[in-house]
Amino acid sequence: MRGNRDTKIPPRMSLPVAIALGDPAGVGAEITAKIYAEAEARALPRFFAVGSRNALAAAWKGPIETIGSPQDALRVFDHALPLIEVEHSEDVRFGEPSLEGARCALDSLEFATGLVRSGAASALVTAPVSKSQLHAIGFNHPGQTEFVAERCGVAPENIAMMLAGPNLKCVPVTMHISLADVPRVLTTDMITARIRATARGLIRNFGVVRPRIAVSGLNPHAGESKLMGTEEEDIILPAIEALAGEPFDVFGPLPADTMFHPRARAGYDAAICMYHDQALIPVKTLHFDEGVNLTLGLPIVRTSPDHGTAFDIAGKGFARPDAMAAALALADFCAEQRMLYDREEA
Ligand SMILES: NC(=O)C1=CN([C@@H]2O[C@H](COP(=O)(O)OP(=O)(O)OC[C@H]3O[C@@H](n4cnc5c(N)ncnc54)[C@H](O)[C@@H]3O)[C@@H](O)[C@H]2O)C=CC1
Ligand SMILES: NCC(=O)COP(=O)(O)O
Repeated sequence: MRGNRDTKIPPRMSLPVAIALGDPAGVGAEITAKIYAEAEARALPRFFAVGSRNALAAAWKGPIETIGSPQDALRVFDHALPLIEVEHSEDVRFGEPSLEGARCALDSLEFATGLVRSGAASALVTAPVSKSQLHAIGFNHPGQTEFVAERCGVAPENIAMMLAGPNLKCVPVTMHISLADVPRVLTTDMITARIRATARGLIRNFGVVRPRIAVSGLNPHAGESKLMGTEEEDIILPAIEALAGEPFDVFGPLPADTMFHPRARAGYDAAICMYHDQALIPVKTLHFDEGVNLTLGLPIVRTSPDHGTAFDIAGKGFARPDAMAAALALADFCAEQRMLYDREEA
């Protein structure tokens, strides 16, 4: 990381992190319990869970203590996993999602988001939810990212969904839409807004002084002088040119097939990609077990493990907790960086 403000690391956050447990039939409860059990060994910050007691108790036989407020988590954490319970009366069947489970996941997300927004918790970590199950109960956001943004009063065009691993950070411009819709939906304004949100996010959350941002093309060979598509010259290049003079360096459009190898990655702090898989395939290929999904542009810190509900392995005991641990550690790191940054700006 370039230009890290590592000179004045503040004392550890005195507030716990809130973890929304996600879909009760998925791996959220299991990986949360595992990082609780390994918190000391992994030097993780204190946290509390928000969600289904049934799911947590089914996933883990260790101590769980229901708490009434986030502050209690600091006292409880040393002897039990602190939990703010969300109503969920059905028996949990891992791997078999239900509408009641989806309602519990949504209530947990809503409640945890509210606690962080109120200042009672330092950051929000969200365990995976099933988008199709949420949609079946009337959830009309593409994902948790847009839901949290709405609850924070931020327009979806001003946020960025960053997938971050130790050696690569990527942001897709379009997110959860059909690939067939991407060329129709992409606009110059959308690209400039995502680049700005990314640059500001790198400065505020990671302490990068002057971010370097690489922008991908959409088409093979970045269009090859319009031979293989015109979006690069008509939509992407104007966005890059419009950002000249801003406090970051931005370049492209680059052919997406040659911008992720190690020497190319050394030239930028984050890559802006045109669609979901263009951004997520390189990050998950390099960092599946430690990748973090971080929402930039919010007044709060929100992270999530990069993986989904993993219904195929939920309840079997072998879900890896590493990405959840990375999400918690990054949330804590970003909360500290923001505190420093905001103090310097004041
Ligand atoms: N942040 C979120 O809430 C996300 C939610 N999803 C949701 O998850 C559901 C399933 O999505 P998939 O595409 O199947 O992706 P997935 O990440 O759940 O599973 C893909 C593969 O990775 C494995 N895997 C995932 N997490 C693992 C872990 N912690 N340890 C070991 N192996 C693990 C799974 O067993 C599976 O073989 C969908 O409903 C989707 O909407 C997907 C991505 C992110
Ligand atoms: N593929 C990433 C993803 O699904 C993240 O979704 P969400 O965090 O917005 O729910």
